[in-house]
Amino acid sequence: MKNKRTIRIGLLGFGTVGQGVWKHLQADQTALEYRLGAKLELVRAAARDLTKSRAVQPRPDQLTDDPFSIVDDPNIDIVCELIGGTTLARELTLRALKNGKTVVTANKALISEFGEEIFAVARESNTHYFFEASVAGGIPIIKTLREGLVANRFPQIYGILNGTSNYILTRMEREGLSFEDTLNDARALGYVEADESLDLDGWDAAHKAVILAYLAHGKWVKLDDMVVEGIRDITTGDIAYAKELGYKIKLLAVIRRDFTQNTVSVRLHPALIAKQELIAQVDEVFNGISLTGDVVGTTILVGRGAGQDATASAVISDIADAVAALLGAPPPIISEEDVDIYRALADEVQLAGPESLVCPYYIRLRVKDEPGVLARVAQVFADHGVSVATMIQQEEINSASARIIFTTHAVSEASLDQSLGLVAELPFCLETPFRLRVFKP
Ligand SMILES: NC(=O)C1=CN([C@@H]2O[C@H](COP(=O)(O)OP(=O)(O)OC[C@H]3O[C@@H](n4cnc5c(N)ncnc54)[C@H](OP(=O)(O)O)[C@@H]3O)[C@@H](O)[C@H]2O)C=CC1
Ligand SMILES: N[C@@H](CCO)C(=O)O
Repeated sequence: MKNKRTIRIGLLGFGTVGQGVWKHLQADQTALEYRLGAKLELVRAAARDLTKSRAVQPRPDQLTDDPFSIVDDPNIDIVCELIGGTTLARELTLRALKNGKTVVTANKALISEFGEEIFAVARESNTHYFFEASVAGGIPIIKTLREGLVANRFPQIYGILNGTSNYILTRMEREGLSFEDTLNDARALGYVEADESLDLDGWDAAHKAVILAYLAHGKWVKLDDMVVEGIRDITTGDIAYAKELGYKIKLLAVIRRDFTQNTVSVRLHPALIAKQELIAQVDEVFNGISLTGDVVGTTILVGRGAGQDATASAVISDIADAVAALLGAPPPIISEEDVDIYRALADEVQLAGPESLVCPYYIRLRVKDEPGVLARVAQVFADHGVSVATMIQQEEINSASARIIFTTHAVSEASLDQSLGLVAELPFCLETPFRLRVFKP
């Protein structure tokens, strides 16, 4: 390795992911240096609390509580932003790029909200912003979309993009555990975001869906324009009923492009999916993404979507690309700087309206167990064009109340929700009706 250039790396954030990157870069340094044709030097990492005990322990002079000392250090070539959030992380990222540094990130919240601005600054600063770890942890989905499947347009991309919620749903299904019990284990395993609502209310996966929609269709979709629903209201009972009906419940991102109408829709919500679908079989902390391209057909990628090692793997693959770029290799086939390519992809695409939300539903009611209940509910459904496909009624222990589970044929979301609003007001209805979409790929 004589006469090879030394590439210097600084980490912003030394938590789950930061320590993973440090650990694996050190462990695999020699092999990586040979593959990349450069020497690598881990210069410094920034954390908030230097007194915290950490599994990975750099020398004291390699840890700082001043992240700006990293982005302003003229000796550092690559900055990895692994702090998270959208305030300090944005400031540090923009400053690093303006200082001419290559930035690598795992921060999907930042990209989904400020990607347009950050990509523009990377372009103006003649540098690069890499973000493989921001979607689906260790799965190389960004490279796959931009490089491997570059020949394709994508009518449908869907899948599981949040490891924490998939882990929770899997354990609820397998062990009949409560949501809270499994959440505690997910925390202990380092899967859960510092702001837990990101995982549990669907925002984290929605951020990732926004990034995939941009890469596939060139359009930044705002969270306000999306359906975003999390997993907090799903019970072990729902999971068991779904199983009885031949389904699993998964938190799904669904990105659909209609090339005839030139519309795109991006949604994130739990859904029933037939248990024989490959994506339904993606369990635990794994993510799975089904990409349907007009040339290749359907390709499915499955891998670890969260956790220290899987995410470090993706960050290090970006560091490798960053090193190659610094050594003068051409940038990836399509990079975030190729704004014209993304504008062409978007080609005046509009967001699909609410009328495009038509699918079968799963409905859970809790009602007084008395004569006439089913007839009244059926009448409301009939008045709104809701056609029942299956029904399960189960008496509750005191036998004064019952659970009724319906599945419906495909119906518009507006009609379904109107009918459930009226059912909720009926005197025998004991809790707000709950509904889940049934997803048909
Ligand atoms: N965990 C995972 O499985 C995955 C995470 N990601 C993303 O990676 C990023 C990092 O996540 P993760 O490692 O889990 O988060 P952690 O909370 O474990 O780590 C965040 C790190 O940032 C440091 N930090 C926070 N504020 C400051 C500050 N003001 N100055 C200096 N350092 C600061 C923290 O310091 P201290 O340690 O002292 O508190 C900590 O080391 C996020 O964007 C996340 O969404 C992406 C994929 C998977
Ligand atoms: N909290 C995220 C981390 C990976 O982005 C998840 O569970 O998928």
